[in-house]
Amino acid sequence: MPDVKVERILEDPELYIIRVDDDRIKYFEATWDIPEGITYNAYLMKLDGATVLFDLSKREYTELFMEALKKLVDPEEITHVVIHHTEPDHTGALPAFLEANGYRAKLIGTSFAKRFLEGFYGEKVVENFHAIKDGEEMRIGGKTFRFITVPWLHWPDTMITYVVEDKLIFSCDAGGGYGIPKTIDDSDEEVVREYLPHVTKYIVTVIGHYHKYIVQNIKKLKAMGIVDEAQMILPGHGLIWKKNPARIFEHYERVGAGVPTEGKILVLYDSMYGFVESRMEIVLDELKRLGKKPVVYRFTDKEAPAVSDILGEVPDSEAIIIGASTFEADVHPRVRYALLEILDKANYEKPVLIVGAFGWGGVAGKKIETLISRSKFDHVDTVESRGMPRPEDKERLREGVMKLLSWL
Ligand SMILES: Cc1cc2nc3c(=O)[nH]c(=O)nc-3n(C[C@H](O)[C@H](O)[C@H](O)COP(=O)(O)O)c2cc1C
Repeated sequence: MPDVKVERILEDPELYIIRVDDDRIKYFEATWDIPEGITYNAYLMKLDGATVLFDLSKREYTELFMEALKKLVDPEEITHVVIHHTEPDHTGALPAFLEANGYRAKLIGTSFAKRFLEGFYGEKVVENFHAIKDGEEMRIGGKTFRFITVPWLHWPDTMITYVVEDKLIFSCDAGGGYGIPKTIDDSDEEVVREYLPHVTKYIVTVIGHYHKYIVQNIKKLKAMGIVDEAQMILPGHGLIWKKNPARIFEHYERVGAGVPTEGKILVLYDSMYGFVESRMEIVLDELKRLGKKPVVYRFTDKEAPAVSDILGEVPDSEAIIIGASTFEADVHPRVRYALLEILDKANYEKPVLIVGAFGWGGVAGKKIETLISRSKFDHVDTVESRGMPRPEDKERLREGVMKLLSWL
């Protein structure tokens, strides 16, 4: 069974986290390999005359969640439940909670959230639902709660809560990441350093399809001044940001904008019998000779890396090199799938070099070229030939790498 962490995170106001550490999950959203696991964070705030629950947990962990909650409060005493976003990893436990609460609590969320909850769990759960307007403020237990919509981070229903007096941002999925950090917050730099790549992977796989909204919505929050003055950012997954709250949104912005790490070149290829690989060895030699740091993912008869990991490498790469064999008059299926996901979720203005090998007629290179030319990526060159690379192919490959690097 996953561990549940219940910790007090603030004295005034009295604030707790209930964090379910899901180490059993294999594929988030039935798609993304996450051997690192994920946490579902709910928060409980006890105020004068009001007790507010922010989000819940996944349905399969309802019992664990309710047990942990009952250690802090009698569920009947909860007066408000803030639903930042209705995805069932945060709302699956809602029907059971409302039963235990006797349907006393007022639910607060966007009008989209109301519609989605009704669809997921039936009419009864939304009988006492208050649909907020963007920027609306409510006084609850002597505090001012400001609700701000951040649509498409990553569903249309998403909002965040800003507790004005205490400068707390409950940021929902924005600011979240994969992984089960050892600590609750960002106080340990080593934990943060280990965690941030999981955040990048989370951003690309979960929010990447809408990545222009990352930059847009963070701009919106910054313009309100709440990011700079925030005392704490409390996301729905992963670490709480307390030591340096602005850092997590800066990281989100960098990923959204695709800010590169100097020298990092993503190299992705398949090779069934070693012909593409012999080309990629030349490419890698050349990259290293020129002082670059290639990060390599290859599909062979011995390796099949997770596409979610490849996606996580794209935002901070300076450039990408894709190697593919022609397979049944198309791109090799594993590279094809990885590429389609990259184009959908990690579509950036970065240069791309294509390398191909074929048996009887080159198709992979052309097909990749067509896909790339319809994306934000810049097609630099395609170097494709039959079977074993000849001296002239090797020369063309070296030239291709030089061309790619001169693009930077
Ligand atoms: C299952 C399979 C399908 C293939 N389909 C094609 C094809 O449609 N057209 C072609 O020119 N070569 C085709 N080939 C040949 C490969 O593209 C060629 O051998 C290439 O050099 C493979 O490089 P690799 O060993 O690095 O994967 C195919 C090979 C295999 C094993």
